[in-house]
Amino acid sequence: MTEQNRITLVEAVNQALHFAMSKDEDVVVLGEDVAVNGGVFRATVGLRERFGIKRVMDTPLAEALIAGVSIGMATQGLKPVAEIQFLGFIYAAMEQLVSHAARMRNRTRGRLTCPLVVRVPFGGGIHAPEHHSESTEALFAHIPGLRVVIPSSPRRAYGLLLAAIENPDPVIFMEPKRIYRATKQVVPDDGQSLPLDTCFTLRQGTDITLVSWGASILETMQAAKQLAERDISAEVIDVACIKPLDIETILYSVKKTGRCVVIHEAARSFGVGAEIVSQLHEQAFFDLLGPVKRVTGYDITMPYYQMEKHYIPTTERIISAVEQSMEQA
Ligand SMILES: Cc1ncc(C[n+]2csc(CCOP(=O)(O)OP(=O)(O)O)c2C)c(N)n1
Repeated sequence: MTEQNRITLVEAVNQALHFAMSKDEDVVVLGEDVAVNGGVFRATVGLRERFGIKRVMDTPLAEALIAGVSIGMATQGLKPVAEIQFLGFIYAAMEQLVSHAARMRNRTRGRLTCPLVVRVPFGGGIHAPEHHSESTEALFAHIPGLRVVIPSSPRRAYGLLLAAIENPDPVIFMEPKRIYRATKQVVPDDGQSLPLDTCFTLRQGTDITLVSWGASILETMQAAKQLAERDISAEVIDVACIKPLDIETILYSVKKTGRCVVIHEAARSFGVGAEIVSQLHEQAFFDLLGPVKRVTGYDITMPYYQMEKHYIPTTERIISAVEQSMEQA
């Protein structure tokens, strides 16, 4: 395996877009600077040159328009993949996504579907101002009719994005930009999609289950490795498909280990972590050796870059939560 064959997460997104567009001429890409510039993070590089201006479109700086036009395209037979440059700019599009995209199938009693993918880089750790760095996956996961997917490796980015594009319903595809270029993997360009409704168990373990997603998978895996050196065997689950949530995989693991820590970068309260903890307490209460713990961001606006390292969950914070968990029983 040569270094040349190994690609980053953002390159895997690009590879998936190239594959999907070459396979299906209904797939179109639109967003701010996606065509001429190849996207703010270069995820759409080469698409315009290869597929032309009718399928790869630069839009005005207007997120409501990007979502609205995409919904129109999707309901009329195209498969738009829209890029919103940063999650903090998606709010203008919320009315379109929540009031229309999410409800189209239900509202038309199945006559229309909305096969729309909204790709959106999110999360902190790249020294950007606050609305470029937040993690508000819970807002979308709360809306019936929207799928929420967050890849945390190049292979999962490729396979899950292909699945999202093939899916007949709207998918919010959130890309953790802190790890856009953090790791490289061989990602065969074989068009193989991954299932959109399962978690991925990244590491087997018997003492405790660590549940995470997005960029925090990096610190979670580091914590699991350091814990192994101390003979604590941690199972690591990447949720990846946030909504619908595959609670079965998490339950199976927690019933085995009896302990669980949920790790996420998003603010602590009212989030996806809270939902997972709640479902575990509902369905695995008598298998738990102690309360499920959370290591999270804080209930504050994402701080500026000098402070963001204190906000983003660290390996040390994860290990400390595991230690407390192990002491409980
Ligand atoms: C609502 C919103 N969406 C996206 C962005 C990200 N963004 C920052 S600069 C920029 C390009 C602006 O282009 P233009 O208005 O032509 O000004 P230029 O900087 O090229 O002079 C974009 C899309 C933003 N700041 N605000």
